[in-house]
Amino acid sequence: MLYAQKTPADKRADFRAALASGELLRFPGAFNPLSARLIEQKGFDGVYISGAVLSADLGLPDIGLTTLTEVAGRAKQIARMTELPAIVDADTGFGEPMNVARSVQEMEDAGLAGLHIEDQVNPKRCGHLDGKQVVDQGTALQRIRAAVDARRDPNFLIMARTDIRAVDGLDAAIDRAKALVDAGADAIFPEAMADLDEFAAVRGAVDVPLLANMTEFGKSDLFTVQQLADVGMNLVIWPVSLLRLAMGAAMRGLDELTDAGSFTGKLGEMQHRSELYELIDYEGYNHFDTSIFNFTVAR
Ligand SMILES: C[C@](O)(C(=O)O)[C@H](CC(=O)O)C(=O)O
Ligand SMILES: [Mg+2]
Repeated sequence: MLYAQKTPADKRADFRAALASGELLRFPGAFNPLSARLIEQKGFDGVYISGAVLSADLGLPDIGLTTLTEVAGRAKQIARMTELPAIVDADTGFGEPMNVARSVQEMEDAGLAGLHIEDQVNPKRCGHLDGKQVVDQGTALQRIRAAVDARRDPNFLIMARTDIRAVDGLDAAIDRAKALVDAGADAIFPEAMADLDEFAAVRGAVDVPLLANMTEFGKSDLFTVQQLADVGMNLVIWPVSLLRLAMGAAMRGLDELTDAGSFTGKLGEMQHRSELYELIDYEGYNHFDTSIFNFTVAR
């Protein structure tokens, strides 16, 4: 009932232990707190909180328009609704290295298990679009250094994302990944890898956990969990997929409403009222009421 029982510190400690196991952890992207509960109910390992989804949810493109306050606020609403660890997309860290430091502390306070900071120039754009630019190595490393120094919980995961593959190629991505690890990154998110061999090449170059981004309609093919595990990935995200599925269903549902004049034909595709109530533990709230109202005060 209400929020997760597990504290952010415990979520982080358990997340670190799970990462250390070497298993591939599966983090679908939640587009709201309710979908985070669904991800947990379906047995996944964690929840990803996507910048692209947060922007799209506000009707905005993913070009760095959202603020730290907006992202931290939404991430907190999502993270506290699940016992799973949640990691958040912190884009470029919302400014200069000092802003990156503040972003890390805000995300810690919001109950996240970790975040990623990328090496794109401000304003950033979706990692799977053309025309991206990345900052020089010195600036990229300063962001990570600032992030690592700012955290107060050593288990809070600082992941460095590099977008350099689509700009300067795989060798540059490998060099940058190594430098980011030397600067203190706990994990690396090599963005827009072209194929499985590229993931494997990065795996061979660094020994920290690696994240694979299985976003649809982008630059990477969609690999299975098994394929990614076989090349040594440790985390996989499907950042926007649940939003795309929900919006696709909504689009088709509205068309049906226009054509048929009712949603009757769509009932089978809907989350049933009883499933919703189970997901939000409606029953638990009824018991709470009962226990409060049956409570008698001794005189
Ligand atoms: C992972 C990502 O940063 C996100 O915001 O979810 C995006 C996803 C997308 O736009 O498909 C990305 O840049 O890959
Ligand atoms: Mg993003």
